[in-house]
Amino acid sequence: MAGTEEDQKFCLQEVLDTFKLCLSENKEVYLEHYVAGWRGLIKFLNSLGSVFGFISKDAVNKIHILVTLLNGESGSQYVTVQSMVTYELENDLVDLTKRGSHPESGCRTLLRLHRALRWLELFLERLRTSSEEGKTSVMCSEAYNESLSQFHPWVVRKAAGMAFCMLPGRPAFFEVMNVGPAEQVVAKLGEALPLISEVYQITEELYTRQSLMDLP
Ligand SMILES: CCCCCCCC/C=C\CCCCCCCC(=O)N[C@@H](COP(=O)(O)O)[C@H](O)/C=C/CCCCCCCCCCCCC
Repeated sequence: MAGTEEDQKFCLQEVLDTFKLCLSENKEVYLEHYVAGWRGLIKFLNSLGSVFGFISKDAVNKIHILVTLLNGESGSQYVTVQSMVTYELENDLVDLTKRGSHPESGCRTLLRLHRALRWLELFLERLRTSSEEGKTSVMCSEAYNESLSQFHPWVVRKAAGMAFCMLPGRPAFFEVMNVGPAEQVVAKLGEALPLISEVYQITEELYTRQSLMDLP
């Protein structure tokens, strides 16, 4: 009997497939697939144990906000990240300089995941090019320090740093990815990274153009 989504094992191939679906022909980012990509990644995070629970909880909350917008009465405006940005800006639905009446806008929520996507890109690139003895905790904290950490207060940085120390070694990490031997994992990461990178770049350019990079 098939289990629930939470019971299913993480599979890197599935995340790869989801990120492939993210981009439309004219390079718009589909919110539905973007969110599905994160859901897959959270499955991986949950399999690492409860020490990562506070990270997973925050990511799940953000996904929940976006899914609620997607399924809401203005859902058709949230099909792509581009249409979401246009809709929310034209209708004054974004707190641009300080938190106010729109603390859960799609734009600010997606920005948090977008910043985390940069961490993921840096981390996966380190994993892909690491040796068998490479320490995932070091790769993870280097990637974090180069990206997400600048947006987090001291207490979050400290808690994240402690959680990273609990990461399993590279072989166990690769095992959880569920795509076969290490060489295949490395090849799959090589396929996934350009897709993640492109989604990141397109969002980054859009947010920069619209001056949305510092949403409170
Ligand atoms: C291909 C498979 C291998 C890699 C699998 C990676 C799986 C990662 C899955 C999820 C990553 C979590 C994404 C976290 C989003 C964080 C968003 C954020 O920055 N939130 C903060 C700001 O939000 P607001 O307060 O402004 O609403 C919030 O304060 C954060 C709280 C929680 C701490 C976030 C620490 C992030 C560390 C990211 C590294 C995750 C380590 C995973 C280890 C594999």
